Amino acid sequence: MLKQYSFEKTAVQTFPDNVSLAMRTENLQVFYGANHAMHDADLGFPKNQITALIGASGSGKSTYLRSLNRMNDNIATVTGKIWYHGVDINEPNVNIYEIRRHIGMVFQRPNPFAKSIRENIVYALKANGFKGKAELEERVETSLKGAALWDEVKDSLDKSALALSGGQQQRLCIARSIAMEPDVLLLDEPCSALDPISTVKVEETLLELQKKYSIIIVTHNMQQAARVSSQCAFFHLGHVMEYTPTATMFSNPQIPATQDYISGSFG
Ligand SMILES: Nc1ncnc2c1ncn2[C@@H]1O[C@H](COP(=O)(O)OP(=O)(O)OP(=O)(O)O)[C@@H](O)[C@H]1O
Repeated sequence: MLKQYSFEKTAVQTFPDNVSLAMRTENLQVFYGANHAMHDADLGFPKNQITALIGASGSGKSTYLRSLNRMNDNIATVTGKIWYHGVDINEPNVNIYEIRRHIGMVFQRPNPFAKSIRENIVYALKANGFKGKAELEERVETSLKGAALWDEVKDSLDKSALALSGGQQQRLCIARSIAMEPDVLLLDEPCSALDPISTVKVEETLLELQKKYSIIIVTHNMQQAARVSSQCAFFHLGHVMEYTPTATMFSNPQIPATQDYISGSFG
């Protein structure tokens, strides 16, 4: 039987004023009809760092992540504040397409379009008003370099993206996201469909990308959270139970629920 844990916020860190946050949620709640899937989430995400969201299946990680760029708008009711550059982007009058340009998303399964490698990147840029051929070409190159894919595809940009390996496709999806020059990158279990070698490549890419972007990653893989993140939030039954530096979470978890999850007692 599932143990009962206290949902008191005893181990949820906040950041001092001198830590610059890329974004922050305040009292974020998500309801799927009567299902109260996310309770009262207050989390801040430091700029140019990787934050991992961990927890058992159904604990609310994806629900929370998707709320950050308003991907839940049509499927759930999201209340509370989502602060981004001093604006509450959970307000109804906010332009969600604009938000998604700044807060990009990469999904669990690589989902390139059935187009060439180049077109996968150029497509969204054109849709957002980029026209000049030289600028488009430059963005193709810089985003593929940023996603550590350039060397592997630079001679085959007109080949179908679907001919790439799963790991390459996922890095293409990262390239597609960063081509828009977002400042926050949300990743929902980006390696769960990848083999260990491709996973290492994506992780190395993320460690490099954090110099330029603030990254929030949902992962089931605790080793991955330990390898890439600076801080880690542990979710359980729709509550943020603990939010601490990653090293603390894995060496000295603050509350019984985290200790049990980390040691494999549940999940
Ligand atoms: N589109 C949806 N419609 C209705 N309920 C949903 C939807 N997506 C998630 N839920 C519910 O919200 C709760 C949290 O699910 P969520 O997918 O956010 O958890 P998770 O921690 O990301 O799980 P996983 O690791 O399996 O992806 C669950 O009770 C789930 O059934």
